[in-house]
Amino acid sequence: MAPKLYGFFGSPPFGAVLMCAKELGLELEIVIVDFNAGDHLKEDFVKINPQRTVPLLEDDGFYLADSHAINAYLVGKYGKENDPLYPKHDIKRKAIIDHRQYMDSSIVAANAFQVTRPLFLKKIKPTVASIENFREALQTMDRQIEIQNTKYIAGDVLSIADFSNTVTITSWGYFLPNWPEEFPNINAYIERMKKEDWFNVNDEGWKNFKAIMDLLMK
Ligand SMILES: N[C@@H](CCC(=O)N[C@@H](CS)C(=O)NCC(=O)O)C(=O)O
Repeated sequence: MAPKLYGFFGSPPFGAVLMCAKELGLELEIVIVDFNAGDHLKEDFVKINPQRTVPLLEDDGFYLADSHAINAYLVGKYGKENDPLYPKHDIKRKAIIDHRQYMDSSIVAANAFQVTRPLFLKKIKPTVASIENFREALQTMDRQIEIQNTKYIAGDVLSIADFSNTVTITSWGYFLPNWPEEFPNINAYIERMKKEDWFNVNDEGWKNFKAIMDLLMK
């Protein structure tokens, strides 16, 4: 049975899991969680995900939240032995991938969520400070990419950190429309990623993210 992925097209971290599954050639059964209907707060969902977020993975009775954790699990279970996407036996490379994942989760996406969480859940418009914090987070990422000078975010080989970082920039870049000019190293990185087969799998997600934000920012 295909693993189930709970979420919605438009959720950036949901898109990161779609990208990973595409690269792995893994079929997922999609279960839509409708935030407008409060699906994520319903008892049945909270029982399987006390965090009340999407994406959530269900694999043969095993439940896992958080896109970063999910992608690491999917590669371990469905990838090749010591898969370069997240190689469990290559300690240093795995540590670098972990770092880039935490950079996304604790700095870039963390600040991005400060912009959109109040907007998405409570219709509270982003503050100038929240957008400035997101800009600073992108400065950090831009500097990281410039100094490391590699094709991908964690070296010269594709990893799960590329799915998370790509989806974060391209989605929340909505709030800093000049980001490609402001952050040329991130822009060059994204241009490289656009040539990858997995990149377009989140097309519907990007369109929906933009449509949701257009509506909420009116
Ligand atoms: N770090 C988590 C973030 C997940 C997350 O916050 N997802 C949003 C939707 S894009 C959500 O479920 N928000 C509900 C909430 O924050 O209560 C991940 O990477 O999966």
